[in-house]
Amino acid sequence: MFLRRSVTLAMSLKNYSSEAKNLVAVAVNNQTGVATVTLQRPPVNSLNLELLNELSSALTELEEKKARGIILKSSSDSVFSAGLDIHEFSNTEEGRLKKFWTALQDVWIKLYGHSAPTVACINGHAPAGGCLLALSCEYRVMLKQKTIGLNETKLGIVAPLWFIASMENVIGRRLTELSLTTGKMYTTEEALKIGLIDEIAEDTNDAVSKSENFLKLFQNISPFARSQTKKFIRGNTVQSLVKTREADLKAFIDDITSEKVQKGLKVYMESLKKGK
Ligand SMILES: CC/C=C\CC/C=C/CC(=O)SCCNC(=O)CCNC(=O)[C@H](O)C(C)(C)COP(=O)(O)OP(=O)(O)OC[C@H]1O[C@@H](n2cnc3c(N)ncnc32)[C@H](O)[C@@H]1OP(=O)(O)O
Repeated sequence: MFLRRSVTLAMSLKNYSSEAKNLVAVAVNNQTGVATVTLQRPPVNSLNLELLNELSSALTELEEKKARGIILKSSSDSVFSAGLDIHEFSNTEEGRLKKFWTALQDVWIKLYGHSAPTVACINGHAPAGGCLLALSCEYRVMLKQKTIGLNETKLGIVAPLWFIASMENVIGRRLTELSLTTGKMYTTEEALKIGLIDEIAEDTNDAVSKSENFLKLFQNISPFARSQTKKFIRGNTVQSLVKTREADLKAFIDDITSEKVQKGLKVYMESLKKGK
């Protein structure tokens, strides 16, 4: 019975990415019903509007098809995601900035509150928005010798409350305050020490296998009981954004379009290029 349902799921989702622009690939394991969602926007999987829209659609489809688990990973072994595409912040196309932030809100709401158990297979660096995606999952496996953190203050910008809540719910208020105010990027080993990640992996294969092992914990647990429990635990955090989406959007647009922030972002991008 379950096997038949999983096969249907695989058939309907396997080629999902080819219908879109191939920035997100979804593959479902026929036997387990677990979906691997791969971000594939070289060179650094920076999150632009198109990638966010694809990810959002994939999450909706996995919700509708009742996926038994989601593993979120990168197609590169170097960068999980460099966070939000900084070029979006200075995009002058009318309405795009609004669509961009709304798409990010959508992705976070869907991923943070997804009915399926979720694992971030962090097979590369995960600054800022990359860290946010990882924090939205229930379990984090990270490759050694990478970095992760919410470094927004280093860019001269302020992480919204739901970014902060995502970290606070994992490592607690005190460490979140220290991490965000200093824009700290943690090494894999440091991240494990403070509970920001759950396991270290040698390479991507090892990370995927550890992610799958986490999902096996739910093999004999009622999906209904599990997802309702997750909803009780995460519901308030999700609702706090759902209820304030418009205000959050306005705050983002006001702040990001200010001259001061635009100047700071320009300097930051130049420093990234110089760092090569
Ligand atoms: C007002 C505020 C309101 C709301 C807050 C908004 C919240 C924002 C959260 C964010 O996510 S902001 C984005 C923050 N991200 C970063 O700070 C990451 C910056 N990138 C890096 O640290 C590194 O690139 C890396 C560690 C991820 C990877 O290093 P490496 O493999 O050595 O690659 P390169 O640095 O050479 O980068 C390759 C290429 O990609 C460009 N790039 C990197 N990150 C971004 C990005 N986030 N957006 C756009 N483009 C990015 C980089 O400039 C290089 O471009 P080239 O043209 O020089 O090849």
